[in-house]
Formats: sequence, C-alpha cells, structure tokens
Amino acid sequence: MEKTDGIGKENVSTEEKQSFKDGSICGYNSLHHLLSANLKPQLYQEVSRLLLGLNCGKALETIVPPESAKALSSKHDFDLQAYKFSADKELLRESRVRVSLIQNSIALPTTAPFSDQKKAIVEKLRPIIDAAGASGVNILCLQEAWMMPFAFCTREKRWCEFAEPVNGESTQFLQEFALKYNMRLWNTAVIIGNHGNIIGKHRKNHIPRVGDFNESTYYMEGNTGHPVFETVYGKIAVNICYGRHHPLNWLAFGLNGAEIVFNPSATVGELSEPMWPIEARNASIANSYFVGSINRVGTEIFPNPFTSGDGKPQHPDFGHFYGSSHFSAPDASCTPSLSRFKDGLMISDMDLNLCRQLKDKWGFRMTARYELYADTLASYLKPDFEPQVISDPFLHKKSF
Ligand SMILES: NC(=O)NCCC(=O)O
Repeated sequence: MEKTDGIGKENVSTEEKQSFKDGSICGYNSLHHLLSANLKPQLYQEVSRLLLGLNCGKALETIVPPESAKALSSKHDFDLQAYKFSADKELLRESRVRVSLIQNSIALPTTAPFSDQKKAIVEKLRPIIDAAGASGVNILCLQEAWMMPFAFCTREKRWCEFAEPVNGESTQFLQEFALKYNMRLWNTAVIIGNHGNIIGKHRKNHIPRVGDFNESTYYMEGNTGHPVFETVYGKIAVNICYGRHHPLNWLAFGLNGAEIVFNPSATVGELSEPMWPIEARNASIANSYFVGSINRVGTEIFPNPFTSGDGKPQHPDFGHFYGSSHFSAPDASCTPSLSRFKDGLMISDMDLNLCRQLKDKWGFRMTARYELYADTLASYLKPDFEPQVISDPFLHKKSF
C-alpha cells in the first residue's frame, strides 16, 4: 500500500502518538496506512481480506492515475487514490463507469466574509476536480454542504446566507466542469448531467437531532422521495448524510433501481466514526448496489461558542470531521479510505454488472418478503398499534 508524505511515517514515538491533534491516527493518514506500516505483509494481507473483502476472489486492484492528476495532487497536497471493482465478464451486457468522491476542508476561517469563504473553497476544489477530469471520471460527488463551513451546530440564522437556489452559483460552477469533462457532478442534492444540464434534485430525507447536529433549525425534512437518476453512466441516487442510519431509506433507493448511491456527509469522530465503515458497506451488500461515502475533513472553529444541550461547557467547534471517504461494493469488498485529515480524491472503476450478479447469487430481492414488512409498518403507523410480543406466562407470576 502506498505510503504518504511525512504523515505515513513508521517511527513515531509514544509521546508523539499521543499528541496528534491533526486528525491523523497516531500519525498515519488512515487506518489502512497504520495497519500496512505495522503488520508483517502476510498479516496485513489477511487483515485486509477481512477488512476490505475480496472482489472477484482477489484483493481490490489499484489503478495508476495519470501523471497530470498525480502532479495536481502533489502540488495542491490532496490524497489521491484509485481502485477498480470488477465483475464476472458477461457476453451481452457491458456496464463500466469511472466514479469519484471528493472530500475537503474549508479554506478560510469561519470569521472571514462569507463570499470570500465560498470563493476560497471553490478555488481549492478546482484542481481536485481537474484531477478527476484528467483521470476520465464520469461521475463525481462532493461532500454535504461543500461550499460552506458546517455551521448548523451554532443554531445562528446568519449562516443561512450561504443557501442558494438550485441553479445558484455553486451549481453553475459545477455545471462548467460537467460540460468540460463530460461528467456528472453533484452538490449534495443537485444532479448535473454531462451536457451541463440539471437532471434533478434530491432533498435530505432525515434531519438529525443528535449532539451538535441540530439541522432542524435550518431546514425541513425532504419531500422528494427516493429518486433515482438515470444517466448514460448508470442509475444513481443520493442518500444525504444522516439518512445512512435509516435502512429503509437505503432500501427505497434500491427498490427504485439505483446502481450507485452516494452518501455525501459531514460527521465527526466522537459521534460516528465506528459506524462509518459498517453502515455503507452493509447498505451496499443488502441492496446490491455500490455506495460512495464522502465526509468532510478538518476542525471548524466558529466565532461564538455554543452548547450541546448536554450540560457540558460551551465550545467553539464541532469536533474533527474525519474524512475517510471510500467506496463499498455489493460483493462486500470496499476500497481503503482517503485520509482522515487531508483533502482527497478517490477514483474507482466499477463494473455495474456486479449489482445484477450479486442479486442473482444471493437472491435477497427474491427472498425479501416485503409484504410481511408492509403489514408490520402499516399497523405500526396506526395510533392503536400494539407490539407483537408474546410474554412468558411465568414472567408476571410471583415467584414462590
Ligand atoms: N450532517 C449530518 O446529517 N450529520 C449527522 C451526523 C451523522 O449522521 O453522523
């Protein structure tokens, strides 16, 4: 596995390890770097087999990005990784696509004028999107609320100034690239076609009310259902951030025929890091589609400290957004993650036939018994719902 600049270092003292406040994992870019640097090769291979799975019976293949993309990654200091998910070769159906994810930190302090903050993020993204374009990427997804700091923890209304109409300046910025590179790009919920056209939008279905994530101060639950956007490169959908904790949300995109579901996110280590690699991978397996998970990076400090309603002291930041963007495939394989603290571009070739092949192999759709669940859900929604519980008759008897 590729080692990164000074951060992927092997000789880290204990004191140093304890003092990494930069978002690294004991000085390493990601869990996979830590493991590859510290395990003997055969042990690392076995750990990888379990952590990342196998694709067509082998460890996931890496792709070498073009020199121009590598040069942009060195010059602008972003993590660049590329992989290939294969499927069994089919004679009649060919369905290959190159997909990518971008994770980024903000570019200016949250105290800078809002328009400068937005411009600086756009300028930071330009070379990363160019690297994706130079790599022949067909579909690109950015993180949730990519053009602003994730200020919803503050509950201050002034951050609403960052809101834009569907065809606002951020969409227009991406439309240029979509046209230039014959690519589809998304700003979390706006889906842009390779002619620079807006194909549609999807609004976040589930709005968090957990820890500092109290986004209900800013927007309402989405009302756009579970749209799947049919593009020349495949059928794609967006499950925005907190929606990943809702298995029925994933299911509905699958029932509508999604082949790739993106999960643009903003989430912090203390809250969700142990869940992050599991939820996407599980959704991918259960619904026989690919998942692209994207999380922002960095720690964003806000001018006015805020409390979290948990009795603890007020604080000026959310915690560390841990990046770790990656792809999961329906055969339970997945890519390693991008850096935990650096901007990054993850590229992956996908043979979308893998979705149908896994449906055929495991038959989850065929065996799903949706009518059972439709009945349970219908009765659960009624005010007189009684849970189906059969108690041990001895449970409520007095003991002798
Ligand atoms: N942005 C967002 O929905 N965050 C919620 C936190 C989480 O789901 O981990």
